[in-house]
Parts: sequence; structure tokens; C-alpha cells
Amino acid sequence: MILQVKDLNFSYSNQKILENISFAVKKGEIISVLGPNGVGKSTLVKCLAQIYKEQQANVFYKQKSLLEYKPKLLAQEIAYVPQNLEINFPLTVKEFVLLGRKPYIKWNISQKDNQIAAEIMAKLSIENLSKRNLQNLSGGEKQKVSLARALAQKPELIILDEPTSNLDLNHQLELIKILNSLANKKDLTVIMVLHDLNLALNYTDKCLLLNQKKVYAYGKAEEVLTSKNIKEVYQVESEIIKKNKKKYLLTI
Ligand SMILES: Nc1ncnc2c1ncn2[C@@H]1O[C@H](COP(=O)(O)OP(=O)(O)OP(=O)(O)O)[C@@H](O)[C@H]1O
Repeated sequence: MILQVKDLNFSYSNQKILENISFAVKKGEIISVLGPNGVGKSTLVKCLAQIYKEQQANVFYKQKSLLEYKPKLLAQEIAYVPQNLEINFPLTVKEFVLLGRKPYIKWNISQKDNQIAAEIMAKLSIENLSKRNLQNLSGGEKQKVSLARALAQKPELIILDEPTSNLDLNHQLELIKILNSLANKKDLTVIMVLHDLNLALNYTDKCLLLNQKKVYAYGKAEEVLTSKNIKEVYQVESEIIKKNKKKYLLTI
């Protein structure tokens, strides 16, 4: 197991959001975090990514609680891509992607750092944005740049909060396929909040379905995303159709 969450609870002020959340993730798996609006998906991934630190004792990375790690080591191994990229100062895309190398940089940016940043920008087809000011990018461009920064970190675990929300159909698939190819080589483990159940069904190994503060179901995508579970959690009638090895969730 690369990550284990044991009995995690979270409240904002006095409002309980997450209750007894437990699940485990194997190296190289792609996990989607699903559930209705406001159920606590972003809150959960913020706990895993240590944006919220109070729950560190309930999150185990490579068998040790997050409390036991030096922050710099975790910064090298775990990357987080937030829902929205808020940058309020001028920075070029290249400079921003290079920020992903920060946990490794001693005094100066090395040739290797530049090379890694260039490779990742090429992989995500954003080399053409290199000199652009981050603040002037479209939502979809920002999302890709944010992913590039996280991948430049060369993490073992990447945690993404709705990485495809601003992307068109083509770019959604491209992003998911890139994450899949990295995870297939076991170089990367992926945990991502998703809203698109069809993407979850076809491109993630396991789904963590949250409902009413708790884990409603956790397991293989096709075992979690059943018509019965979708009805119960989203109050929507649906049908899952299989065609050419792909599964399609149709709402009725
Ligand atoms: N900083 C905060 N202070 C107080 N309440 C918050 C804060 N952030 C989120 N909440 C509340 O906590 C609950 C869970 O929010 P969260 O963003 O984790 O849900 P989500 O499942 O990611 O939602 P969505 O699908 O709409 O993005 C919501 O009711 C939200 O209003």
C-alpha cells in the first residue's frame, strides 16, 4: 500500500464534513473520488495533500503517518493539483512549471530541472505557452499548466481536484490518458476528484464514492458505479451499457 487513510474525521468550525473515512491505495492505482456536490471530496483530498494538517495522524504514506515525515521529503513524493489556480503575480508558464522542481533545487535551477520541465511541457503539448504570462491563460490552459507543475515535481503520488473541469472533451481524454500511461508503468499513483462518472468508469481502477459524510462504497469502478448505487447517492436513474469494451453510463 502506498497510502492508507484510517478513521479520518473533519469538521469546519462545528460542522462535521467527513466521518470515519478509511481506504487504502496500492502503488500504481488510479482512484477517483466521487460523490454529490458539497459532500466533502475537495476537503478529503486537501487532508491527503496536507493543505489541512490536523488529520496527518490518520493518513499513512508508505506505512508511516504523515506526521513522521520531513516536509521536504513529502514535497518530493506527493504532488497536489488544486481545483483552481490562483496566482496573483506575474509569472511565465515556464517559470511556474519550474516551481515544481523547488523541492529538489539547491541554489540554482540546473540543466536537469530545465530538461524535466521541457519534457513535461512537451508531453502535455503546452510548449507553445512557455513564455506566456500565467494570469492571461484560459481555464483549460491553466489546468494543464498546473498539472505540468505537479508532474515536474516527479511525484510518486499525485492528488488532483477536478483536473478535467475546464477541459473540452478531447483534452479531458488526453489528460486522463497521460495519467493512465504514467500509472501503468507504476511510476505514479493517482487520486483525483472527478464529476464525470463515465471517465471514472472507464479510466480509473477504483472509485471512492462518498455520501452523507461517509464512504458509501469503495472498490473497482464497475462494482461501485452500479445503477443501484447511483440512484441512492445521486437520486438519478441510470443504466450502464457495455460496447466495444467501454462502459457508458446513461441517465434515464
Ligand atoms: N473553508 C470552508 N469553511 C467552511 N465550510 C467549508 C469550507 N470549504 C468547504 N466548506 C463546506 O464543506 C462542505 C464540503 O465542501 P467540499 O468543497 O469539500 O465539497 P465537494 O464534495 O468537493 O463539493 P463540489 O462537488 O461542489 O466541488 C460543503 O458544504 C462546503 O460548503
